[in-house]
Amino acid sequence: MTSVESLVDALTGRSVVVVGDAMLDRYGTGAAHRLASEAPAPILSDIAWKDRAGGAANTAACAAALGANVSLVALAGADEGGRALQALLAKCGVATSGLVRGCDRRTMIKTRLMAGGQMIVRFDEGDGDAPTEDLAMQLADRLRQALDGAEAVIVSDYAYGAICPQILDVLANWRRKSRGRLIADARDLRRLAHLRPCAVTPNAAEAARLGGVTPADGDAGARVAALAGADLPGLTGAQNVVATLDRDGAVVLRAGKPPLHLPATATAEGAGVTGAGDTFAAALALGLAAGGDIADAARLACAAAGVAVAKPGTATCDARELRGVLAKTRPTPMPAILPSAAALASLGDALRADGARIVFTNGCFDLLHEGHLAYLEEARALGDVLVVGVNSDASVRRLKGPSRPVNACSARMRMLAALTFVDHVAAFDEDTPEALIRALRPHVFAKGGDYDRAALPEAAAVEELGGEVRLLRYRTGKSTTGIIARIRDAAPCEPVAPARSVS
Ligand SMILES: Nc1ncnc2c1ncn2[C@@H]1O[C@H](COP(=O)(O)OP(=O)(O)OP(=O)(O)O)[C@@H](O)[C@H]1O
Ligand SMILES: O=P(O)(O)OC[C@@H](O)[C@H]1O[C@@H](O)[C@@H](O)[C@@H](O)[C@@H]1O
Repeated sequence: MTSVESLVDALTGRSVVVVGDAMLDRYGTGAAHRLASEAPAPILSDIAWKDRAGGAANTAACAAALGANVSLVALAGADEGGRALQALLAKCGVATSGLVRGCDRRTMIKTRLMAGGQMIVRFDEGDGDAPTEDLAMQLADRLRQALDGAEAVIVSDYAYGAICPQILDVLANWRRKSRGRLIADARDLRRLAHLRPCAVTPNAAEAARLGGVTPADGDAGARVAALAGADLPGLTGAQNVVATLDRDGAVVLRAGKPPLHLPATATAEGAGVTGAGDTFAAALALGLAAGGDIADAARLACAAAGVAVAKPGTATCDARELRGVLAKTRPTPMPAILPSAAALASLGDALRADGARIVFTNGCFDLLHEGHLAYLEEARALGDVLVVGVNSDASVRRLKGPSRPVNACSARMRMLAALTFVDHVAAFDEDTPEALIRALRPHVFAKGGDYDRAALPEAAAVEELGGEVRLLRYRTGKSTTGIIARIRDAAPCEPVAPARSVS
């Protein structure tokens, strides 16, 4: 089970508040057989109507579907739409004590006529402007009550008036006093920058507009690069900017760190896909509230949104569906012993895509001893993954003389791969591991302290590729040569036969 899969269980019972612009999505789905005679408009028949929670109400429904205890703070009317929305939310398990239904406010309803999986027309009704002072004060009071004990707050701001100054004041006060996480999904994230959100989730167009960059329409790499060039963490005040890229998943942008692209887990050509961003924000907030790191929370959010986007109209993803898609998309782990530099290059690409910090070291490791163990353990602690280059038998012979190595390369690699703090090993036939380093492109190149920088010709390659060289403490009196000498001194003088190369 991956760390993301284990995170799903921790979503249950999280206490989340969603505050923002609730709306009712009303779908009329019918069949279109011909165009009208008076205008090029399709004639729909047999229309079936269905209401869905929309906007902030959809975000709340998504969080509840994933197992959270959710309270929605939003505006609606004391009208039919408000009644329908309240009933939908109650059915989804969302607490609606924070739903302020004003007599002088009409519920925002977005009606979409659909045919053949396509949206024919959408018409909007309801109030989307700033609330009256009285409604704003009521909303702020409901938010204050709801925030008590909240582990996360999701601001779902569609610029329809709910995120008014009174609400911003309550949020600012909460941010000063609470350790809860604030996640913002907003049409204009600059309005919330002073709240210093834990994470914000602009979609590609919102992120490009905010960053003043031209949205790239190329492959995922081009889209990531275009957004990585803008200072989105600075512009949004957010620790993590998780820009969603529709079919290309999402990218995590953090100050001083390389962008982390997380691919979409599914590809669904929806009809003007709606609500995927709500699902994404809800799942991301829950993943963070459950203690996941931003990479795992964003992976979880991509998976949840991929489930929702494959469904017609505004939709949610529940914990069971999420476990299913994560199990199906579990990455196949790379083997501990890698056959070639090409395999090492693939490993490096996969690790960097995961945001992992790669540490590389190399050696003969003929007779493994505690000096090796101590320095390898220290090297592993410098990053997330330790990859060890192992001199081939011919390379060892050139380096240490015809009586070495004692153990064949395959045996030496198996011993190293069995160590818990060694993640991958690969052999090299040259005198230096430069080819492996150029393939892997490690962030850190660690060597035991019996070397100085000048004695490491491969160090230049590491730094040329943007890595750093770290010389670790040498454990005196621990060496293979020493062990062999002691064995020789203790035993009748039998020459140590060189290892038989095992193909
Ligand atoms: N066509 C798709 N295929 C697979 N996943 C998708 C697709 N569209 C969206 N997603 C998933 O949903 C997430 C959010 O989608 P998107 O970037 O479109 O946000 P959005 O524009 O806010 O969505 P919406 O406006 O529908 O709420 C994406 O990060 C991705 O994980
Ligand atoms: O911004 P405008 O288009 O006026 O309103 C939001 C809509 O586009 C839709 O947005 C989606 O994310 C969903 O929240 C969905 O429920 C909502 O109807």
